[in-house]
Amino acid sequence: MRDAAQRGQVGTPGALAERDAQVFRAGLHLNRLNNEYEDFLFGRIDLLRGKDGKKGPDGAYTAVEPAEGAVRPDNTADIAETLHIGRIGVLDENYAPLVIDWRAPAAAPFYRSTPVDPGRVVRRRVIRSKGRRVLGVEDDLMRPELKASLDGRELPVIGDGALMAALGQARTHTMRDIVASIQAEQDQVIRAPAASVTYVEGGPGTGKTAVALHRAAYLLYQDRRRYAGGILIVSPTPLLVAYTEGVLPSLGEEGQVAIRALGSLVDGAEATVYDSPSVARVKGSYRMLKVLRKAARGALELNDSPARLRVVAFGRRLELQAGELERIRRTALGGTAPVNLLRPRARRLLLDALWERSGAANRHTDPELTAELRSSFDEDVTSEDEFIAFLDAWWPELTPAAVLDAMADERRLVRWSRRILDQGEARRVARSLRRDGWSVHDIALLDELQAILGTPPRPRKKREIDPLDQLTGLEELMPVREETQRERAERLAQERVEYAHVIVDEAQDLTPMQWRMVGRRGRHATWTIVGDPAQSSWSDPDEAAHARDEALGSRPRRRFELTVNYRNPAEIADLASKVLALAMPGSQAPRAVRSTGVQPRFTVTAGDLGATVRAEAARLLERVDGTVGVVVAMQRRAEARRWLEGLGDRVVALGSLEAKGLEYDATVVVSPAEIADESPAGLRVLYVALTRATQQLTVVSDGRDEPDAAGVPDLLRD
Ligand SMILES: Nc1ncnc2c1ncn2[C@@H]1O[C@H](COP(=O)(O)OP(=O)(O)OP(=O)(O)O)[C@@H](O)[C@H]1O
Repeated sequence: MRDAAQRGQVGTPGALAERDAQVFRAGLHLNRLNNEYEDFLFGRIDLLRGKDGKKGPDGAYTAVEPAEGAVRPDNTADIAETLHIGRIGVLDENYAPLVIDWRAPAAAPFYRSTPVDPGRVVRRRVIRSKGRRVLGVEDDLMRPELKASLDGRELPVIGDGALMAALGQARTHTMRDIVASIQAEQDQVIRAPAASVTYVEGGPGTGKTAVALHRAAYLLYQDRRRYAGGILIVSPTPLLVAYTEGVLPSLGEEGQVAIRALGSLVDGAEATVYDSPSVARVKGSYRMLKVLRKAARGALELNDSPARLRVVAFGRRLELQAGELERIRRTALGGTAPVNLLRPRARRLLLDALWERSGAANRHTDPELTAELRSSFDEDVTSEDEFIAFLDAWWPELTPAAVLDAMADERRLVRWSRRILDQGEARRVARSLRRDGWSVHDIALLDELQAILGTPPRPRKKREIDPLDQLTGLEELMPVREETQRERAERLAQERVEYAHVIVDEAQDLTPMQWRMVGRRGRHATWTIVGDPAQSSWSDPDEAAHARDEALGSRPRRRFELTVNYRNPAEIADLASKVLALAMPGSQAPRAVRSTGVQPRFTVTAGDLGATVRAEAARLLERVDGTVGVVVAMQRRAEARRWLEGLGDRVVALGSLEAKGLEYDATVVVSPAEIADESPAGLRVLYVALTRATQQLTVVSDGRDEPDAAGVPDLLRD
């Protein structure tokens, strides 16, 4: 900034512009440094001498393996290099690295090194700080057998290990980044090359969401030009969006990545309600595609569609009757083009029929004269108010919302879905569309309808041409005159419907129709897909897998598996694995890394369910510092909120489907049987509910759970 001020003193317009640009850039950088100030530096690695002496662009040695002789026969060694890892890279005035960006290649050993495969790393240190104060230090020794010294002094070791310290912390209502303790198998995914499809599976709590978010930050670091503004993260619920939204800014990426819930992927439409499982099952399935295509065409002829067309041309009255109009509409709809784009074709067919009727075609034998006559005939007809009004009513421009509204009529929908849905299904879907507000599943239908209907081309605004430019030829040299570069960038961002990279979180939950919606946003993208089939709430996983494969096309996939559960203590993970065995026999639960010694608690209520749940929630609030989640069947959501009134904002009530991806210090799961019975995928939904707690779990059962003498419900017994 000081430099820039001096430059400005030259006083020429060029120097002033340069000054402004430099001040702007410096301001951005300063802003970033200020933002990153909290917890700015979080890691350090002490390394042995490497195999060769080559240095990378970040100024660190690149060798992964130690040099021969770096460890002496008596197991002593000297530390040859010390690197500090932080949220962004900082160089000193000689361009030597003071802090390495966590995404840079030189930082990889910080995450990758393990005692089994330590590479050059002797000690990995995680540093917690606030402002300028160091709050704590946790060391992990990668080569515990070594006696290593740094500058002649023995390398000290402090704390019990960073991972355990991070996992034990109380939870809040927002997710934290894990940048200081990313584990080796997670790091493999975060840094996987962006080509084609990166496919990650892992059980509950294995860090899939965390990994997906850190991967977005990594991709931006790797190739900012390609990905800036062009990464979409698709999340199942608005609750999960709110929970994860803070992670990317904490990694220094603000506004570059769009995190959107499945219910708000379509601009201007926001899902506010949930469908019942039986309706959701129909709306999400492939069968809807055919229904929507029929509805889009059928919606053209709703009640007020005119039955005849009358015009006057060449001084004669011409008329087309209902039958003729019907035939023309069918011919026009014969194409596969979007319905709204077929309107010009229908208009031409109408003119052909009127021309035929007028008899003028046979008046001349000279084709040139005939053509001339025809063109003046067309002009005559199309400028007539009658004709314009007829076309608007007979082939209206349809919007997705209008078609979906039309489908709310039971009789109509039964007709449009004949041989695709059974009558009961059609009625239920129609009824659900008569409610106020869209459901999550309606959003995918709106998007599909947009594709079926198409957006009719708008007349282009004529550019105002400056006569002086035309004279000088400047106009041709400056084709984007009327739009500054910034305006153009903003416009493109607004118009963006496709992304360079699409990350799908909780991918097991997307219905076929939702895969089609998400697929349209990444037709030319590379993808990262994270999910867990055992947590799927969709009733027909094969159909969804087929839709997913269609969205991804033939792109090759790299598969990764995450195997360690960082969320649940072993006591809770063990209980959940009993439901996993029922929901997906034979599948493997991830390994829990810690144990709290606190067993899940079982309570049975014979009378007032609400009072019991409230008492259990209050009990847990006393036992944990952070949040408590009470998970109930979807139909009990409103009731459960009332049960918890007045207990404060550390406790929340959630429907089973809303619990997706979230976590709490402690949870109360209310009536496992009720959650399991609510939908065909109920057991998998129950598995999700049971795996949300980081410390304590209470299960409240009533009669339908068939609890044993110890209060353990049937579904959770061995
Ligand atoms: N390497 C790590 N260091 C510290 N915490 C971690 C690490 N990996 C995961 N966690 C924590 O474990 C918890 C679970 O992570 P996350 O929510 O990403 O898991 P998930 O696989 O998406 O789970 P689910 O499938 O249940 O939604 C989070 O609190 C996360 O911060």
